[in-house]
Amino acid sequence: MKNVLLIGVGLIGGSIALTIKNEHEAVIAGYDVQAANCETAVKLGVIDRVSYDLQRDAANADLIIIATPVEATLNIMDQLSSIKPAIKALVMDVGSTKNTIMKKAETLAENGIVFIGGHPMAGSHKTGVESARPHLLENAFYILTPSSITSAAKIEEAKDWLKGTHAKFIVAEPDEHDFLTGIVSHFPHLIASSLVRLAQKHASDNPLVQQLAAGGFRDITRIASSSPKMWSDIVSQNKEHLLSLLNEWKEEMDQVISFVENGDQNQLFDYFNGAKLFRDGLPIRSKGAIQPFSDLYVDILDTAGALSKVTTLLAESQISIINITILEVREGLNGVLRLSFQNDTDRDNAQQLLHQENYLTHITE
Ligand SMILES: NC(=O)C1=CN([C@@H]2O[C@H](COP(=O)(O)OP(=O)(O)OC[C@H]3O[C@@H](n4cnc5c(N)ncnc54)[C@H](O)[C@@H]3O)[C@@H](O)[C@H]2O)C=CC1
Ligand SMILES: O=C(O)C(=O)Cc1ccc(O)cc1
Repeated sequence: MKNVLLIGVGLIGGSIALTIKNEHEAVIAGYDVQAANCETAVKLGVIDRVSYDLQRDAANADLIIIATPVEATLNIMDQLSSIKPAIKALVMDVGSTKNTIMKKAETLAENGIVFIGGHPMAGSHKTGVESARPHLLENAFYILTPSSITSAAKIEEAKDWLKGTHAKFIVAEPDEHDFLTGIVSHFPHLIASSLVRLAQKHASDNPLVQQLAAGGFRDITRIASSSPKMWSDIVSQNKEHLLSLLNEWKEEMDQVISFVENGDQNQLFDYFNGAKLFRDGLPIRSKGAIQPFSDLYVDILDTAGALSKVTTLLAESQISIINITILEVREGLNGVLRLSFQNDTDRDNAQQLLHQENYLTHITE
């Protein structure tokens, strides 16, 4: 039986823990600044026990996964490198940035600790272990950044630990990683938040802004609902690439301003058409990965057949459920079901139907 220590028991750490449980004989201990997150994770079966002693559990571990926001990751790496004798575990992280973390990894390497940076390129705007799913990273790219003392065998060991994610592994240099993720993930996040801030400014003068922003606007700005802590850490660690992209974007916007000022239909058409052609040619991910999930929480009585009543009701209305989890974490209630749907429309239809049948439901963001 192997020992795994998960530091940061949230969405990504929890999802990876679930995949390790599926594939390996391992006891997973969880450590989190908020111990309540670990207790929830134990109740949900995501980890086996709470770690109250980081140093001792790190010393005994075969694998350590750091799944905290990236600034905290640096602190934890400092703590790990100060443990004596040096920890023998393979250490990995899941952070969205790699340059700063891999520089810190060199200090671990000096202490004989093998660190492999990792970034699963999938997830959700949701946070917390309650949203963890074993299929979250399926078919997603998972970028690995080895440190100077990482052997090929250690990279294979890392992939073996993570095989239950069913992700596609790629090895990259940290700076290349930060440049690429800057373009496809970090910069779009800044823009999504800026679109929301713009709408917010106008919403105070005109309440219709908020109502009309419920459609397409909501879709293209979904990622602005992600964790502000996680994203402020990412932006400060990928500052150089993001500043360069922001300046490029300013030039892009100046060009758009001139197209709009000139009112030249051909220029505008070419601009939109160029974007459409490139976007239409982007690969479509098959399953899992960056799909957000739409969850509905349903309070149910602890009686025989309670679950099948709910599922039958939805099946009769042709609403498909992609995942069901039985939670018993709310005090004073007999049970709570978490139903996951492919999209918000299915979730809203399910909620309406269940309300008609007097079920208490909640949508948690
Ligand atoms: N959310 C996403 O879609 C993705 C996130 N990531 C990266 O994964 C990491 C974790 O993100 P999520 O799981 O989404 O966040 P989360 O908020 O769901 O989980 C983070 C957990 O770390 C804990 N934590 C914070 N500081 C800590 C510390 N000093 N010591 C111990 N625990 C601490 C928090 O209490 C929380 O439970 C971040 O570095 C993020 O950049 C990577 C890919 C996708
Ligand atoms: O919610 C989404 O669509 C995401 O893009 C999630 C995400 C957030 C951070 C990452 O580093 C990778 C993926």
